[in-house]
Amino acid sequence: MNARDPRALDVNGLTIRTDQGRTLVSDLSFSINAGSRLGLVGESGSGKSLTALAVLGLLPPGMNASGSIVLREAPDAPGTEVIGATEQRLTGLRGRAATVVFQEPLTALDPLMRIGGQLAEPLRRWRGLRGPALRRAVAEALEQVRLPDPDRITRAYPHEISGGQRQRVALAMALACDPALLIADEPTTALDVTVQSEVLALLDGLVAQRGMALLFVSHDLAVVSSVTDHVLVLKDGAAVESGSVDDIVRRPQHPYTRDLVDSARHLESALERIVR
Ligand SMILES: Nc1ncnc2c1ncn2[C@@H]1O[C@H](COP(=O)(O)OP(=O)(O)OP(=O)(O)O)[C@@H](O)[C@H]1O
Repeated sequence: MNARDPRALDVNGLTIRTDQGRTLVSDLSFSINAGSRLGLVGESGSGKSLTALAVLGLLPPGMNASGSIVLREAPDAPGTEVIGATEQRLTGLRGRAATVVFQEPLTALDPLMRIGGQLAEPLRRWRGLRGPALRRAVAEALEQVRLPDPDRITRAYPHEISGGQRQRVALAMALACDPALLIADEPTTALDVTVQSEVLALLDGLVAQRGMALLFVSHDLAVVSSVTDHVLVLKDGAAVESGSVDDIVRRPQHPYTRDLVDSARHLESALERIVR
């Protein structure tokens, strides 16, 4: 029997370097409890995506991670160290312990395969479903992300549905294995503003309903604040500040965080002007 540990993710002293010795992420530490939500925020190039990829053991070739990243499928499951894990071990972890939704859902979808077939894949692999039970689970997965006309979507190819619908399909695929941790890397940045808020509300509701941990990556503090309860601010690959959303937004300590807060406010007031 393992001791219960509430942390779905524990990152300690994470450092990411290129093979040429350039440090891209430096000595980063954070943890996310089961059912909690952390926003990773910073401007372009601050190291958010690399951090997210490192958590899944998906760093691009030519980069290596040091420090420690421990994923835990459930509070009473043993933690697994990602850094240095074999590809076989990582394949077992991805999906169940953590999954990811990227900015561009086309990266997650096969252009030559119908949506239904793609969605069936994780359900078959992780939940062992076949035949009518599998078809039912595909329809339920689409209903859960509130896609209208699931019959049409099941038969469609990715290019035949809208960007917002593709992102909902990508979310359904990520959730199919019932992960302990969902990583969302700029999941709504490519969508227009109305669709963006619909997908954010959907993500928010599904994470709450399933008690999942969420690591939400974005350059936009306004978006991060709408779905997370804690924020870690990254600059040039290092943490500059962390705290509750309330503290970060109302009482930012670091000048860089203040700039992020200001630009989020500018964005909000600009949007309000456009809506009026
Ligand atoms: N494959 C790569 N090879 C070399 N350097 C890279 C690679 N990917 C990212 N970098 C560098 O690592 C740093 C962090 O990149 P990262 O993509 O994590 O930033 P980010 O905060 O997610 O920004 P964005 O929102 O623009 O994706 C940047 O300086 C970037 O140029």
